[in-house]
Amino acid sequence: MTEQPRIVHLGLGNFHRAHQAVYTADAAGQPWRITAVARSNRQLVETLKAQNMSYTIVEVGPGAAEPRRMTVIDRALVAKDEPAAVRAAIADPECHVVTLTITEKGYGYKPGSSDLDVEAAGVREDAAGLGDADRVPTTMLAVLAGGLLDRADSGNPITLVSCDNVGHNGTGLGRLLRQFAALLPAEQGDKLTAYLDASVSTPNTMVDRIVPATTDKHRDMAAEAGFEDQIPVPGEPFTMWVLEDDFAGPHPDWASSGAILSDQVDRYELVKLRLLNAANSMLAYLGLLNGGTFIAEGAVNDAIKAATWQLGEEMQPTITLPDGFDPIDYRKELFVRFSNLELGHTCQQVGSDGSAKLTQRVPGPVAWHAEHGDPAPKALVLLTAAWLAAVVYADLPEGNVPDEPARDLLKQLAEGGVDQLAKAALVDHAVLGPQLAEQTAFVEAVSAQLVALQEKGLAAVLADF
Ligand SMILES: NC(=O)c1ccc[n+]([C@@H]2O[C@H](COP(=O)([O-])OP(=O)(O)OC[C@H]3O[C@@H](n4cnc5c(N)ncnc54)[C@H](O)[C@@H]3O)[C@@H](O)[C@H]2O)c1
Ligand SMILES: O=P(O)(O)OC[C@@H](O)[C@@H](O)[C@H](O)[C@H](O)CO
Repeated sequence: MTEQPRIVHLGLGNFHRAHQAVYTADAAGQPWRITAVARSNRQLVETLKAQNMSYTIVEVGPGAAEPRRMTVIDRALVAKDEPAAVRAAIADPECHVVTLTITEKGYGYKPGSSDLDVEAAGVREDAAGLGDADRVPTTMLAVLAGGLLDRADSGNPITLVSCDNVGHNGTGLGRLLRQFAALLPAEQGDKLTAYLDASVSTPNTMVDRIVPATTDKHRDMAAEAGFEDQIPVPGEPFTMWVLEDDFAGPHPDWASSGAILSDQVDRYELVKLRLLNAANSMLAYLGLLNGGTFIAEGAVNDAIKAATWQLGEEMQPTITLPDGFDPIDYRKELFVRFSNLELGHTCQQVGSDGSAKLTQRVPGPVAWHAEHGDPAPKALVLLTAAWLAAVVYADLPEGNVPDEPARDLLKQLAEGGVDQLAKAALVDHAVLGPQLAEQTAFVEAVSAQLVALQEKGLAAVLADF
């Protein structure tokens, strides 16, 4: 192993700094350092540098530890400003691992499929321009592919660890890279593919810790602990990381700092995506429709809580559980975690990018129920209708409006009338993927629920529920 083993992290957001960075800092044995790459957030990188590359983790809620100063990230880059430096960092022999938190939509999946969206903005241009290290790629996939292409010259192995809430995140990343390689000029494409096959591993992972966006409250909490910090990271005390034991080369001893190496990651992933993330989405959309701002407000509202519990009832049978896993305990603990009001996790943040997230969470369970005799499970119907209502119709305060890549399309389709929107969006345009587009009974139920939400309002719908 090299003298200073290093991870390159793509996606310098809050989550990485409160999750993988902590497991890395706490790992036994030789210390590892992190080169963190922001996609475009220059201000974050400048602030980190101005703070001598340190930041504070501020735990919030029952059982919170004291604020903690972190220094494991010792270098930071901005992909949009210094693309050649990012490629060089990935190609550097000191680097043995790349971790990623680039959000669900950052991977470039074709909506509702497991394949690269080759028609998406920038993908083909990125492929055509990959030979030029100074060109700024549009996609993070191309940033990674450029670094790997340069690294292929040495043949040094590398492990790519996707840490986003995406099912089969590692397997998917490997497939996307190969599909991207197929778009490259032949010599580059063959070189990248051969390197991926010979020297690169992409373990699947399940990551879990609720890490909201930073607010002044968290800056004040850091200051009270003696840390003047513009970019502290809030997080709940709970943390979990399950990884496949599939490393191409050296890696931090993350198991020594609490990560679980398991051959049942796929089961943990589904537990996380269907029980936790889907419930979180439900709380976000119902919360927004109820005039709320924070996830915790919905988690302590009896009617919203009951609907969200029912969603868990519908999700649970669709999952093969990890050995020894108690789903009821897990679901009860989730409500304790969701009820952490001090954490300030907003419905806006959790509800953003719904079309990319619900595609991971809704179609599979709906298909399972259809096969088992219930084509329109009521909580899954409500979740889907509430997402459409929150994104298209709700008159929300500016700060509460969730980001939604499909909003323009959905608004345009809504001009056909509220009773037509679900079919136009979910069937004709397959916004949540082709699998859901085939579930016509489900879509009809979503349509009826959406009409009810618009005509009767949320309180009446929840009362009927
Ligand atoms: N925050 C959490 O509680 C949490 C928990 C588990 C998993 N995650 C995963 O981590 C991801 C990031 O969460 P966060 O809290 O760090 O968010 P954040 O808003 O703090 O940071 C988002 C990061 O993703 C990058 N990004 C955004 N859009 C992108 C795009 N189109 N292409 C490439 N990169 C893009 C941004 O540049 C930024 O670095 C989530 O989307 C989720 O998949 C988050
Ligand atoms: O961005 P998402 O929807 O994948 O996740 C939003 C929240 O559900 C998520 O950030 C959770 O807090 C996190 O996944 C907990 O580990």
